[in-house]
Parts: sequence; structure tokens; C-alpha cells
Amino acid sequence: MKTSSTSKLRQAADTYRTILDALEEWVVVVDHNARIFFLNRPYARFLGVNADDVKGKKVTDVIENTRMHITIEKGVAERLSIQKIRGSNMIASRFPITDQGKVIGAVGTVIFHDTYEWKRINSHIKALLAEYEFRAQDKSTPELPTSSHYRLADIVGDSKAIKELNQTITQVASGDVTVLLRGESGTGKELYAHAIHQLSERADAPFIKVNCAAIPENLLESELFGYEEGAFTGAKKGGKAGKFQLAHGGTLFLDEIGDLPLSMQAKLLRVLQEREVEAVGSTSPSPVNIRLITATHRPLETLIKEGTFREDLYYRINVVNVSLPPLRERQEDIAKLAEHFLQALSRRTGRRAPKLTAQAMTALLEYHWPGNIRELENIMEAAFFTAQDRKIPLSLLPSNVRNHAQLESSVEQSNDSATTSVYTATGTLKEQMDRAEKTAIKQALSQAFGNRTLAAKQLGISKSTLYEKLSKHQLA
Ligand SMILES: Nc1ncnc2c1ncn2[C@@H]1O[C@H](COP(=O)(O)OP(=O)(O)OP(=O)(O)O)[C@@H](O)[C@H]1O
Repeated sequence: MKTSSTSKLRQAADTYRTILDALEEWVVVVDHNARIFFLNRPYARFLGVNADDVKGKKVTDVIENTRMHITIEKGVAERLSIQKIRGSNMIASRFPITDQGKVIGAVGTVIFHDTYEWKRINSHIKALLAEYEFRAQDKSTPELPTSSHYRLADIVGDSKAIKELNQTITQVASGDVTVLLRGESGTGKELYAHAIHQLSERADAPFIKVNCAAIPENLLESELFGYEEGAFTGAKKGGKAGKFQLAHGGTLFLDEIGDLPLSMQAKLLRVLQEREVEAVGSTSPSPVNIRLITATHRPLETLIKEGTFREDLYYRINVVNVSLPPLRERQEDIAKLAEHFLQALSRRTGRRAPKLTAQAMTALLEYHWPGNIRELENIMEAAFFTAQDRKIPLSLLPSNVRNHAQLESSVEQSNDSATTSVYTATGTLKEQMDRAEKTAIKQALSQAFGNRTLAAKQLGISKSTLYEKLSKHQLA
């Protein structure tokens, strides 16, 4: 029996070797004794072994932290579990291979080579889904006006910057003033566009979003202004309403306005001036009543100088300018946002939310967040699904966040050692004390997950003293 099961596996492995070697996924096949039968070349390369040499070796001697022998023993599949190999957290799955009800071997795959890659692919899949939905919506007829899902209450954060921002948008929401939202990618511009709509008198009317950067240039005009039946080859019977018509009575949100091609800028300007749109192929314009909100992460003033953005359009859209601060400038919101995303995932999946360790939280606080809140959201999502024992340790964070934290802490340590070893001309007693105070405050905050009341208690100072020190050390 053993010999025949062995030869079956050998035959299968030989036949599929070429195919399996071409995969990006890493594959290992073991026999019923948990000895390696097949290892694909990408996996062998990563392990630093020769695929042929390890044949017949115990899998536990070749692959660190493997559980293939347990899969054989129990005959139970394990999907998407974390396996630490050569210092990285991989995402691995293991399946028993059975023949007439008997386990004759097992196949293991490593599909993501670290948790960061998982996050990246997850974002990629989300982007593909968004594109698919865009195309599907384009085909569906009639098109349904979308509505706004967010309200001011969905905006997390109580930093001074966020409080001021919330006050501003509450003031500008009522009335039909045109708003230009500016800020780096992922700072929440779309969220705020929804909130402004929700707070306005148009809250019950449609909220229509157009991502100017996502629509191919040749489709933009018909997407924005619609088309008449027979306007061009492939035009739908009965024509199609544009986003302007769909937003009639409500709010039109033009995201990534800085990416609008010049030809469309001229047409948009005309619509905003005339307050009427003309569908492609139509000869009679129809009036539109919309509130316009636009957003961009691009420096419009530079684009004007370069001649890629029209100055007259700029003045038309820039009536009220709201700037969203990058996440690194409102560090005190990080803990709250991280917790918010973990709790949201917990509600969505029915799983209990894992907790960030103090070290992981410190890394989040010290990271510079080029992708802002969206980056934090993605990292929390990856950590949520890969956490074990309901904990998110530093090792589960992507290497860029970890490395940054390590770099910061080594800078800090070298500063600290400078203060404790020799007295230097630059290190007066006051400077040394200041540095020590700043480190103590940062540590207390990270241990208290950003909760200032707790941090103040731990430091034995009043909350108002903590606030003074936060602003003195520019930690607020
Ligand atoms: N203050 C906040 N509270 C809770 N979630 C937030 C907050 N700000 C942003 N988010 C979330 O972060 C993600 C990114 O926000 P959003 O899409 O609004 O950013 P953006 O500035 O429009 O990005 P882009 O310029 O790339 O389009 C979204 O999932 C959003 O819900």
C-alpha cells in the first residue's frame, strides 16, 4: 500500500513539476511519513536549498515552523495560517491528500510571502472590484442615483485639527457654497464630501461621485453629461443620463479634479457658468441644479503655472477651501482610528477584535503615514485577519512600519546614550531633561493606547500639565 501510494504521488509530482515551478506561490508536497516529495523551485530558492537534494528529507528538518506533519497526522486542512520562516510572517495553507479515505500525503502552499504582500494584494483586489463595479454599473440601465453613506459622526478623531475641521464643514455645509477639499491621498476627502452633503439641505437628494482620474478620457464627456440615443456607435437605446443629470437637486462630488483633462475642464467650466448641460448628441441643453464639491491631492497652483489646469476653473471651484491635515500631523488620532478600524472589522466578521501590543502601538505612533488613514485602515485589516491569540504584536505590522519604528528608537537610544554617557556641549542639563521627559510621555501614551487621562495618571501629572507638555514637545 505504501509503495503504491508513493508511486502515485511521484507520478503526479513529475507531471506537474514544470507547472508548479512556474507559480509565484510556493508549493511543498510530503508523503505519509511527512518526508518531502516535491518542493517547487521558487520555494526552494527562498529556503536556500536544492529542490532535488531535499527530496526524502523530513519536512520539519527543511522548513521552519512547518505543520505539514500535523496535517498528515490529523488529516485536517489548515487554511491561511501564519508561519514564520526566516524572520517573515508568511500566510500558508495545508491540505491532506487522501486516497480511498486514507491520508497518503499532504500539500502545502505559501500564498503571501509576508503580511505586507497580503495587504498589497488585498488593495489590488479591491481596486479590481471597484473597476468591475464601475463597468457593471455602466452597463446597467436605468442607472440608480447613489446616496451618501457617511455622516459627521463617522469621522473619528478628536485632535485639535479634526475638531476645527468639523466645525468648518458644519458651517459651510448649509447653503450651496462650492467646496474644494485638499489633502494628501487617504486623508479623508471623500468622507468629508459625504459629511458635507449629509449636513446640507440636500441630504435627502442624490450624492453622486465621479472619480475624474478613473474614467478613460474618451468616456468622460458622456459619463458627466450623458448622451442621446444614437449619439455614437454602441450608444444605449434611449440614451444615458450623465452624472450631472443624476445629481440634479443634490450634490456632485468631483474627486481628483486635478486629473481632469484640459478639454474637459473647458466643458465643465461652461456647465458651471451656464448651469445647464448638453448631453452628447443633443441639441437642447437642460438646466441642472447641483451643489459642487471637488477634491484633489494635487497642487493646483503649480498645475496652473505648468498650463495643465485652467485658472478660471480654479477660481470657480475654489470658493471655500478646506484642507485636510496628513495623519502624521495629528498623531493623537492614530490610536483611536486603529481601534475604530479593528472594531468595525469585528462587527463585520463577528470575530472579537485583537489588541495592539504597546510596542506595535508605539510603531504606529512613530510611523510617518505617507498613505494616511487609508494606509492605517489597510494595515489594521491585514493585522486583524492575521492576528493570533487576539494580539497584534509588532511583528505583524508591515516591514516599512517596523523598520521606521526601529530607526526612530535607535535614534532615540543613541540620543539617550549621549545624554547618559558624556556631557557634550550640545547637551545641557535642561536639554537632557527635556529629552527624557519627551521619551517618558511618548512611552506613557503608547502604553495607554493614546488615552491621555490614563497616560497622565501613569506619569503622575494632571491632564492639563500633560497637555502643556504635549504642546511643548510638539506631540499634540
Ligand atoms: N477621520 C476619519 N475617521 C474614520 N475613517 C476615516 C477618517 N478619515 C478617513 N477615513 C477612512 O480612510 C479611508 C480613506 O479616506 P478617503 O477615501 O475619504 O480619503 P481621500 O482623501 O478621499 O483619498 P484619495 O485622495 O486617495 O481619494 C476611507 O476608508 C475612510 O472611510
